Amino acid sequence: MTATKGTRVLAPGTLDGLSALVTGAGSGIGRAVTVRLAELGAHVTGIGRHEDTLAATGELVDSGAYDYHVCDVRDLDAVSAVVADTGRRHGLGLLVNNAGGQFFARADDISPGGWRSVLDLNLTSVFHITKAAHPFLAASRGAVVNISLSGVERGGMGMAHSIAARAGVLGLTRTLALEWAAEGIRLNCLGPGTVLTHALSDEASEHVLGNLVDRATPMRTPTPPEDVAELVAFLASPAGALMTGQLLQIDGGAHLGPGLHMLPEAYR
Ligand SMILES: CCCCCCCCC/C=C/C(=O)SCCNC(=O)CCNC(=O)[C@H](O)C(C)(C)COP(=O)(O)OP(=O)(O)OC[C@H]1O[C@@H](n2cnc3c(N)ncnc32)[C@H](O)[C@@H]1OP(=O)(O)O
Ligand SMILES: NC(=O)C1=CN([C@@H]2O[C@H](COP(=O)(O)OP(=O)(O)OC[C@H]3O[C@@H](n4cnc5c(N)ncnc54)[C@H](OP(=O)(O)O)[C@@H]3O)[C@@H](O)[C@H]2O)C=CC1
Repeated sequence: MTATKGTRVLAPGTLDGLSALVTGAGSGIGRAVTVRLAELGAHVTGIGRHEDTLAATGELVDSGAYDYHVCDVRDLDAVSAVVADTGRRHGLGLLVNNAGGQFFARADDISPGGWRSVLDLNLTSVFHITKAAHPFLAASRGAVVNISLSGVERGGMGMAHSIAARAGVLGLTRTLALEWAAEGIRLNCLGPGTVLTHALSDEASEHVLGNLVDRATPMRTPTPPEDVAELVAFLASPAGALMTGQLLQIDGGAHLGPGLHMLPEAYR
Protein backbone atom coordinates (compact mmCIF):
# COMPACT_ATOMS: atom_id res chain seq x y z
CA MET A 1 0.00 0.00 0.00
CA THR A 2 1.19 3.49 -0.77
CA ALA A 3 -0.47 6.33 1.07
CA THR A 4 -0.78 9.79 -0.41
CA LYS A 5 -1.10 12.81 1.82
CA GLY A 6 -4.04 15.11 1.49
CA THR A 7 -3.39 17.93 -0.94
CA ARG A 8 -4.53 21.53 -0.64
CA VAL A 9 -4.79 23.51 -3.88
CA LEU A 10 -7.53 26.08 -3.38
CA ALA A 11 -6.53 29.65 -2.59
CA PRO A 12 -7.08 31.16 0.86
CA GLY A 13 -10.32 33.13 0.92
CA THR A 14 -11.96 31.00 -1.79
CA LEU A 15 -15.02 30.44 0.43
CA ASP A 16 -15.13 33.79 2.24
CA GLY A 17 -18.68 34.55 3.33
CA LEU A 18 -20.02 31.03 2.74
CA SER A 19 -22.23 29.42 5.38
CA ALA A 20 -22.03 25.61 5.41
CA LEU A 21 -23.80 22.84 7.31
CA VAL A 22 -21.90 19.55 7.70
CA THR A 23 -23.48 16.44 9.20
CA GLY A 24 -21.12 14.08 11.01
CA ALA A 25 -18.67 16.93 11.63
CA GLY A 26 -17.15 15.34 14.71
CA SER A 27 -14.95 12.74 13.04
CA GLY A 28 -13.34 11.37 9.91
CA ILE A 29 -14.40 12.85 6.59
CA GLY A 30 -16.85 15.30 8.17
CA ARG A 31 -14.17 16.72 10.44
CA ALA A 32 -11.71 17.10 7.53
CA VAL A 33 -14.40 18.83 5.47
CA THR A 34 -15.27 21.17 8.32
CA VAL A 35 -11.64 22.13 8.93
CA ARG A 36 -10.94 22.80 5.24
CA LEU A 37 -14.12 24.82 4.62
CA ALA A 38 -13.31 26.97 7.64
CA GLU A 39 -9.69 27.42 6.51
CA LEU A 40 -11.00 28.71 3.18
CA GLY A 41 -13.19 31.31 4.85
CA ALA A 42 -16.53 29.59 5.45
CA HIS A 43 -18.57 29.49 8.62
CA VAL A 44 -19.48 25.88 9.39
CA THR A 45 -22.26 24.48 11.54
CA GLY A 46 -21.65 20.85 12.47
CA ILE A 47 -24.19 18.18 13.41
CA GLY A 48 -23.60 14.88 15.20
CA ARG A 49 -24.77 12.87 18.18
CA HIS A 50 -21.70 13.34 20.39
CA GLU A 51 -20.89 16.72 21.89
CA ASP A 52 -17.30 15.82 22.80
CA THR A 53 -16.25 15.04 19.23
CA LEU A 54 -18.13 18.00 17.76
CA ALA A 55 -16.40 20.27 20.28
CA ALA A 56 -13.01 18.73 19.46
CA THR A 57 -13.50 19.65 15.80
CA GLY A 58 -13.96 23.24 16.96
CA GLU A 59 -10.46 23.18 18.46
CA LEU A 60 -9.06 22.71 14.95
CA VAL A 61 -10.66 25.84 13.44
CA ASP A 62 -10.55 29.56 14.20
CA SER A 63 -13.01 30.68 16.83
CA GLY A 64 -16.07 32.26 15.27
CA ALA A 65 -15.84 30.04 12.20
CA TYR A 66 -17.73 27.10 13.70
CA ASP A 67 -20.64 26.10 15.87
CA TYR A 68 -22.47 22.83 16.33
CA HIS A 69 -25.71 21.16 17.31
CA VAL A 70 -25.98 17.78 19.01
CA CYS A 71 -28.66 16.01 16.99
CA ASP A 72 -29.49 12.61 15.52
CA VAL A 73 -30.11 13.07 11.80
CA ARG A 74 -32.78 10.34 12.01
CA ASP A 75 -34.84 12.60 14.29
CA LEU A 76 -36.46 14.36 11.36
CA ASP A 77 -38.20 17.13 13.33
CA ALA A 78 -35.10 17.93 15.36
CA VAL A 79 -32.73 17.99 12.41
CA SER A 80 -35.12 20.07 10.31
CA ALA A 81 -35.25 22.58 13.17
CA VAL A 82 -31.43 22.71 13.23
CA VAL A 83 -31.33 23.38 9.50
CA ALA A 84 -33.91 26.16 9.83
CA ASP A 85 -32.08 27.72 12.78
CA THR A 86 -28.79 27.66 10.89
CA GLY A 87 -30.38 29.12 7.78
CA ARG A 88 -32.02 31.94 9.71
CA ARG A 89 -28.85 32.83 11.65
CA HIS A 90 -26.15 32.42 9.02
CA GLY A 91 -27.88 31.73 5.70
CA LEU A 92 -26.96 28.47 3.99
CA GLY A 93 -24.78 28.22 0.89
CA LEU A 94 -23.56 24.63 1.26
CA LEU A 95 -25.06 21.49 2.77
CA VAL A 96 -22.78 18.47 3.17
CA ASN A 97 -24.73 15.29 3.93
CA ASN A 98 -21.87 13.22 5.31
CA ALA A 99 -23.26 11.46 8.41
CA GLY A 100 -23.76 7.82 7.56
CA GLY A 101 -22.71 4.30 8.12
CA GLN A 102 -23.82 0.72 8.28
CA PHE A 103 -22.94 -2.66 9.68
CA PHE A 104 -21.50 -5.20 7.30
CA ALA A 105 -23.60 -8.33 6.75
CA ARG A 106 -24.74 -10.51 3.91
CA ALA A 107 -28.28 -9.70 2.80
CA ASP A 108 -29.71 -12.87 4.36
CA ASP A 109 -28.58 -11.60 7.77
CA ILE A 110 -30.16 -8.14 7.52
CA SER A 111 -33.39 -8.03 9.54
CA PRO A 112 -36.25 -5.63 8.76
CA GLY A 113 -35.04 -3.52 11.69
CA GLY A 114 -31.46 -3.51 10.42
CA TRP A 115 -32.63 -2.53 6.93
CA ARG A 116 -34.81 0.28 8.29
CA SER A 117 -32.04 1.60 10.52
CA VAL A 118 -29.51 1.91 7.69
CA LEU A 119 -32.06 3.32 5.22
CA ASP A 120 -33.20 5.89 7.79
CA LEU A 121 -29.63 7.03 8.38
CA ASN A 122 -28.30 7.03 4.83
CA LEU A 123 -31.33 7.90 2.69
CA THR A 124 -34.40 9.17 4.54
CA SER A 125 -32.46 11.66 6.65
CA VAL A 126 -30.74 13.03 3.54
CA PHE A 127 -34.10 13.67 1.87
CA HIS A 128 -35.54 15.52 4.87
CA ILE A 129 -32.43 17.57 5.66
CA THR A 130 -32.06 18.62 2.04
CA LYS A 131 -35.74 19.53 1.79
CA ALA A 132 -35.48 21.60 4.96
CA ALA A 133 -32.48 23.39 3.46
CA HIS A 134 -34.22 24.18 0.17
CA PRO A 135 -35.48 27.73 0.91
CA PHE A 136 -32.09 28.80 2.24
CA LEU A 137 -30.21 27.20 -0.66
CA ALA A 138 -32.56 28.93 -3.08
CA ALA A 139 -31.85 32.28 -1.43
CA SER A 140 -28.07 31.76 -1.80
CA ARG A 141 -28.08 29.78 -5.08
CA GLY A 142 -26.23 27.23 -3.01
CA ALA A 143 -24.91 23.69 -3.31
CA VAL A 144 -25.37 20.25 -1.77
CA VAL A 145 -22.68 17.58 -1.59
CA ASN A 146 -23.77 14.09 -0.61
CA ILE A 147 -21.01 11.74 0.59
CA SER A 148 -21.68 8.39 -1.05
CA LEU A 149 -19.50 5.31 -1.68
CA SER A 150 -17.19 4.28 -4.46
CA GLY A 151 -18.90 1.57 -6.44
CA VAL A 152 -22.43 2.58 -5.57
CA GLU A 153 -23.44 1.88 -9.16
CA ARG A 154 -21.97 -1.63 -9.22
CA GLY A 155 -22.82 -3.12 -5.81
CA GLY A 156 -20.70 -4.19 -2.88
CA MET A 157 -21.00 -7.49 -1.04
CA GLY A 158 -21.96 -7.16 2.62
CA MET A 159 -23.57 -3.76 2.07
CA ALA A 160 -26.96 -4.41 0.45
CA HIS A 161 -28.76 -1.94 2.72
CA SER A 162 -26.13 0.80 2.47
CA ILE A 163 -25.60 0.46 -1.29
CA ALA A 164 -29.36 0.58 -1.82
CA ALA A 165 -29.56 3.70 0.33
CA ARG A 166 -26.68 5.45 -1.48
CA ALA A 167 -28.12 4.50 -4.86
CA GLY A 168 -31.31 6.15 -3.64
CA VAL A 169 -29.33 9.24 -2.70
CA LEU A 170 -27.82 9.33 -6.19
CA GLY A 171 -31.31 9.23 -7.71
CA LEU A 172 -32.46 11.92 -5.30
CA THR A 173 -29.39 14.04 -6.11
CA ARG A 174 -30.04 13.89 -9.84
CA THR A 175 -33.77 14.50 -9.47
CA LEU A 176 -33.30 17.57 -7.29
CA ALA A 177 -30.51 18.76 -9.61
CA LEU A 178 -33.24 18.92 -12.24
CA GLU A 179 -36.06 20.25 -10.07
CA TRP A 180 -33.97 22.99 -8.42
CA ALA A 181 -31.69 23.96 -11.33
CA ALA A 182 -33.80 26.99 -12.18
CA GLU A 183 -33.13 28.30 -8.68
CA GLY A 184 -29.39 27.94 -9.21
CA ILE A 185 -29.03 25.10 -6.70
CA ARG A 186 -26.49 22.39 -7.53
CA LEU A 187 -26.32 18.90 -6.04
CA ASN A 188 -23.53 16.34 -6.45
CA CYS A 189 -22.37 13.06 -4.91
CA LEU A 190 -18.80 12.13 -3.99
CA GLY A 191 -17.78 8.49 -3.91
CA PRO A 192 -14.73 7.99 -1.68
CA GLY A 193 -12.88 4.68 -1.84
CA THR A 194 -11.37 3.21 1.31
CA VAL A 195 -10.83 5.98 3.86
CA LEU A 196 -8.84 4.93 6.89
CA THR A 197 -11.04 6.64 9.46
CA HIS A 198 -11.68 5.07 12.85
CA ALA A 199 -14.93 3.64 11.49
CA LEU A 200 -12.95 1.04 9.57
CA SER A 201 -10.54 0.29 12.38
CA ASP A 202 -12.81 -2.43 13.75
CA GLU A 203 -12.48 -4.30 10.47
CA ALA A 204 -9.54 -6.65 10.22
CA SER A 205 -6.66 -4.64 8.80
CA GLU A 206 -5.75 -7.58 6.59
CA HIS A 207 -9.07 -7.10 4.82
CA VAL A 208 -9.03 -3.31 4.71
CA LEU A 209 -5.38 -2.88 3.74
CA GLY A 210 -4.74 -6.15 1.96
CA ASN A 211 -7.98 -6.60 0.05
CA LEU A 212 -9.69 -3.20 -0.25
CA VAL A 213 -6.57 -1.11 -0.77
CA ASP A 214 -3.91 -3.40 -2.25
CA ARG A 215 -6.09 -5.72 -4.32
CA ALA A 216 -9.24 -3.76 -5.10
CA THR A 217 -7.86 -0.25 -5.59
CA PRO A 218 -5.85 0.05 -8.84
CA MET A 219 -3.75 2.91 -7.47
CA ARG A 220 -3.20 0.89 -4.27
CA THR A 221 -3.78 3.80 -1.98
CA PRO A 222 -6.52 4.74 0.47
CA THR A 223 -8.42 7.98 -0.03
CA PRO A 224 -7.19 10.72 2.35
CA PRO A 225 -10.11 12.51 4.03
CA GLU A 226 -8.35 15.78 3.15
CA ASP A 227 -8.71 15.00 -0.56
CA VAL A 228 -12.45 14.50 -0.11
CA ALA A 229 -12.55 17.83 1.73
CA GLU A 230 -10.72 19.65 -1.09
CA LEU A 231 -13.22 18.32 -3.62
CA VAL A 232 -16.16 19.39 -1.47
CA ALA A 233 -14.64 22.88 -1.28
CA PHE A 234 -14.11 22.94 -5.05
CA LEU A 235 -17.75 22.05 -5.65
CA ALA A 236 -18.81 24.85 -3.30
CA SER A 237 -16.54 27.36 -5.02
CA PRO A 238 -17.29 29.42 -8.14
CA ALA A 239 -15.19 26.91 -10.13
CA GLY A 240 -17.93 24.31 -9.54
CA ALA A 241 -20.70 26.59 -10.76
CA LEU A 242 -21.74 24.40 -13.69
CA MET A 243 -21.34 21.02 -12.02
CA THR A 244 -24.54 19.36 -10.93
CA GLY A 245 -26.06 15.88 -10.83
CA GLN A 246 -22.62 14.24 -10.83
CA LEU A 247 -21.21 11.25 -9.02
CA LEU A 248 -17.49 11.97 -8.67
CA GLN A 249 -15.43 8.97 -7.62
CA ILE A 250 -12.40 9.84 -5.50
CA ASP A 251 -11.11 6.34 -4.99
CA GLY A 252 -7.80 5.61 -6.77
CA GLY A 253 -9.74 3.85 -9.52
CA ALA A 254 -11.54 1.43 -7.19
CA HIS A 255 -14.76 1.74 -9.18
CA LEU A 256 -12.87 0.23 -12.14
CA GLY A 257 -11.33 -2.64 -10.17
CA PRO A 258 -12.82 -5.89 -8.83
CA GLY A 259 -15.10 -3.96 -6.47
CA LEU A 260 -14.95 -2.93 -2.82
CA HIS A 261 -16.59 -5.74 -0.89
CA MET A 262 -17.01 -6.06 2.86
CA LEU A 263 -17.07 -9.86 2.75
CA PRO A 264 -13.41 -10.98 2.69
CA GLU A 265 -14.28 -14.18 0.80
CA ALA A 266 -15.08 -12.00 -2.21
CA TYR A 267 -11.33 -11.81 -2.84
CA ARG A 268 -10.51 -15.52 -2.67
C1 LIG B 1 -19.30 -0.79 -3.24
C2 LIG B 1 -18.87 -0.80 -1.81
C3 LIG B 1 -18.11 0.42 -1.48
C4 LIG B 1 -17.32 0.24 -0.25
C5 LIG B 1 -16.46 1.41 -0.01
C6 LIG B 1 -15.25 1.08 0.74
C7 LIG B 1 -15.49 0.56 2.07
C8 LIG B 1 -16.54 1.34 2.73
C9 LIG B 1 -16.54 1.14 4.11
C10 LIG B 1 -17.47 2.07 4.66
C11 LIG B 1 -17.13 2.63 5.77
C12 LIG B 1 -18.05 3.48 6.39
O1 LIG B 1 -19.14 3.77 6.01
S1 LIG B 1 -17.43 4.05 7.68
C13 LIG B 1 -18.74 5.01 8.43
C14 LIG B 1 -19.38 4.94 9.44
N1 LIG B 1 -19.49 4.25 10.70
C15 LIG B 1 -20.23 3.12 10.82
O2 LIG B 1 -20.78 2.58 9.89
C16 LIG B 1 -20.38 2.59 12.19
C17 LIG B 1 -21.73 3.00 12.68
N2 LIG B 1 -22.78 2.03 12.39
C18 LIG B 1 -23.89 2.03 13.08
O3 LIG B 1 -24.04 2.88 13.95
C19 LIG B 1 -24.91 0.95 12.83
O4 LIG B 1 -24.41 0.06 11.89
C20 LIG B 1 -26.29 1.47 12.41
C21 LIG B 1 -27.21 0.30 12.13
C22 LIG B 1 -26.21 2.34 11.19
C23 LIG B 1 -26.79 2.25 13.61
O5 LIG B 1 -28.07 2.06 13.94
P1 LIG B 1 -28.73 1.83 15.38
O6 LIG B 1 -28.04 2.63 16.42
O7 LIG B 1 -30.16 2.07 15.13
O8 LIG B 1 -28.38 0.34 15.64
P2 LIG B 1 -29.03 -0.75 16.56
O9 LIG B 1 -30.26 -0.22 17.26
O10 LIG B 1 -27.96 -1.32 17.38
O11 LIG B 1 -29.51 -1.83 15.48
C24 LIG B 1 -30.51 -1.56 14.52
C25 LIG B 1 -30.80 -2.84 13.80
O12 LIG B 1 -29.65 -3.25 13.07
C26 LIG B 1 -29.29 -4.58 13.42
N3 LIG B 1 -27.83 -4.74 13.39
C27 LIG B 1 -26.93 -3.93 13.96
N4 LIG B 1 -25.69 -4.40 13.76
C28 LIG B 1 -25.82 -5.56 13.05
C29 LIG B 1 -24.90 -6.52 12.50
N5 LIG B 1 -23.57 -6.39 12.67
N6 LIG B 1 -25.40 -7.57 11.82
C30 LIG B 1 -26.73 -7.72 11.64
N7 LIG B 1 -27.65 -6.83 12.12
C31 LIG B 1 -27.20 -5.77 12.82
C32 LIG B 1 -29.84 -4.75 14.83
O13 LIG B 1 -30.03 -6.11 15.15
C33 LIG B 1 -31.15 -4.00 14.73
O14 LIG B 1 -32.11 -4.79 14.07
P3 LIG B 1 -33.38 -5.46 14.83
O15 LIG B 1 -32.81 -6.14 16.03
O16 LIG B 1 -33.95 -6.38 13.83
O17 LIG B 1 -34.27 -4.29 15.16
N1 LIG C 1 -14.43 5.30 5.74
C1 LIG C 1 -14.63 4.90 4.50
O1 LIG C 1 -13.88 4.09 3.96
C2 LIG C 1 -15.76 5.45 3.72
C3 LIG C 1 -16.77 6.22 4.29
N2 LIG C 1 -17.79 6.68 3.50
C4 LIG C 1 -18.89 7.45 4.06
O2 LIG C 1 -18.39 8.70 4.48
C5 LIG C 1 -19.19 9.19 5.55
C6 LIG C 1 -18.31 9.54 6.73
O3 LIG C 1 -17.67 8.36 7.18
P1 LIG C 1 -16.33 8.32 8.02
O4 LIG C 1 -15.83 9.70 8.24
O5 LIG C 1 -15.47 7.33 7.41
O6 LIG C 1 -16.86 7.67 9.37
P2 LIG C 1 -17.14 8.23 10.81
O7 LIG C 1 -17.81 7.14 11.56
O8 LIG C 1 -15.92 8.85 11.36
O9 LIG C 1 -18.19 9.39 10.53
C7 LIG C 1 -19.55 9.26 10.59
C8 LIG C 1 -20.07 10.51 11.23
O10 LIG C 1 -21.47 10.52 11.14
C9 LIG C 1 -22.02 10.85 12.41
N3 LIG C 1 -23.28 10.14 12.56
C10 LIG C 1 -23.49 8.81 12.44
N4 LIG C 1 -24.78 8.52 12.67
C11 LIG C 1 -25.37 9.71 12.94
C12 LIG C 1 -26.68 10.07 13.28
N5 LIG C 1 -27.65 9.16 13.37
N6 LIG C 1 -26.97 11.39 13.48
C13 LIG C 1 -25.99 12.32 13.40
N7 LIG C 1 -24.74 12.03 13.07
C14 LIG C 1 -24.43 10.74 12.86
C15 LIG C 1 -20.98 10.38 13.42
O11 LIG C 1 -21.03 11.17 14.59
P3 LIG C 1 -21.77 10.71 15.93
O12 LIG C 1 -21.41 9.29 16.17
O13 LIG C 1 -21.29 11.69 16.95
O14 LIG C 1 -23.22 10.91 15.65
C16 LIG C 1 -19.69 10.60 12.70
O15 LIG C 1 -19.15 11.87 12.97
C17 LIG C 1 -20.21 8.10 5.85
O16 LIG C 1 -21.41 8.38 5.18
C18 LIG C 1 -19.53 6.87 5.28
O17 LIG C 1 -20.42 5.86 5.01
C19 LIG C 1 -17.81 6.46 2.16
C20 LIG C 1 -16.83 5.73 1.57
C21 LIG C 1 -15.78 5.13 2.30
